[in-house]
Amino acid sequence: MSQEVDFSAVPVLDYSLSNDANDKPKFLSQLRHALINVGFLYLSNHPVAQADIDLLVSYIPKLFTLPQEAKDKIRMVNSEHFLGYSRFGAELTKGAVDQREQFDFATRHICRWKEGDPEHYKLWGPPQWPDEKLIPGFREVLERYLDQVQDLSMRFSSLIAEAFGLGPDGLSQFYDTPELMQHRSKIVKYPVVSGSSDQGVGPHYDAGFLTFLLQASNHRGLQVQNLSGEWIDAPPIPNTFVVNIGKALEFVTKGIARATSHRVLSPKGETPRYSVPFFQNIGLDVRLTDHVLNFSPEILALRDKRGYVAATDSVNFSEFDREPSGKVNLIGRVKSHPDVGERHYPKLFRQIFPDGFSGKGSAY
Ligand SMILES: O=C(O)CCC(=O)C(=O)O
Ligand SMILES: [Fe+2]
Repeated sequence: MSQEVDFSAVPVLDYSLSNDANDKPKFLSQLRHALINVGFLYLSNHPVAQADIDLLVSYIPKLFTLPQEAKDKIRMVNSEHFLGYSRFGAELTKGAVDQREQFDFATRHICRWKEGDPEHYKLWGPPQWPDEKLIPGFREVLERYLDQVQDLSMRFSSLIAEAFGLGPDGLSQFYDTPELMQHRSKIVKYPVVSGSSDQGVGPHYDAGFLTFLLQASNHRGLQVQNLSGEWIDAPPIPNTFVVNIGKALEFVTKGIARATSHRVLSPKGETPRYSVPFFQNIGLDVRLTDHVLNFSPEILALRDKRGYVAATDSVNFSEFDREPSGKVNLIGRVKSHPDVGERHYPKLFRQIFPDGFSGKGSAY
């Protein structure tokens, strides 16, 4: 690993530069650096309407203070799509409890599974929504927000392809047409905790292509691991998204785009930390090993200059290269939410947990 490319802060990129023919080369060059050497970036001047973000943020405390019974009514275990509510402490990372409470939502989608189709087609389908009467207008604003982040994520993926010299459509083979795609998002609460652990979520990599994270309260806590293994703070910067690379994009770019380990520490002080990650999916049928991308020697040289990063203390993914992405995802979801797996995917559940499972999931 080369010290000279290591980072001590997450870079901020101005998205508006990408819309101007004169400034675009500068943007692509900054993007290339961030993708290869950091794996994380802040995006400012992005096209998601600030009024919608502010409205969404104002709903989040109301969502978590819904009566427990209203939250439990939309528990994830009801949903074969793994969408819905998870109580505080329901997930583990590396064997330790993640001290967070969350709702898994997703972009609008009609489940396409029918008799005879692969089981992983069931993974995508409509979210469970809290009772509209209890939180009027929430669904509409979240849907409007997710539509915009989805558009941004697709444009961003095209910019990544350009930054790597593949041309603007260089990554389109990994996606289906928009009506066949669904992307996921969570709304997460990290409460102030009093015990000895400060694990909000333990060190992990994201699995997919791209994550767009909205830090929805003014708390530090998110940290990313640099090439030397140090934890670097990624504090909230107003009006930005934090964008990071997942393992699947790292794999198809032959390690050029870097998936970076990250974690969240529980908040200090008196108020909870809130965040809204958006996970961009690729097509359910895509097998990563079927798509070999060709990069120029110049781009590969930038990767080699960075070097390969030594194993970090994150748990690794390894199945994503062999199976269709939907199946890889489904296996990951059954592992992290075994109660949902046992109810809706009993055969797969028994393959993964032959002795049954009594306890909590392992998120990563
Ligand atoms: O809440 C955050 O800031 C990050 C969450 C995260 O990394 C994840 O859920 O994958
Ligand atoms: Fe993450």
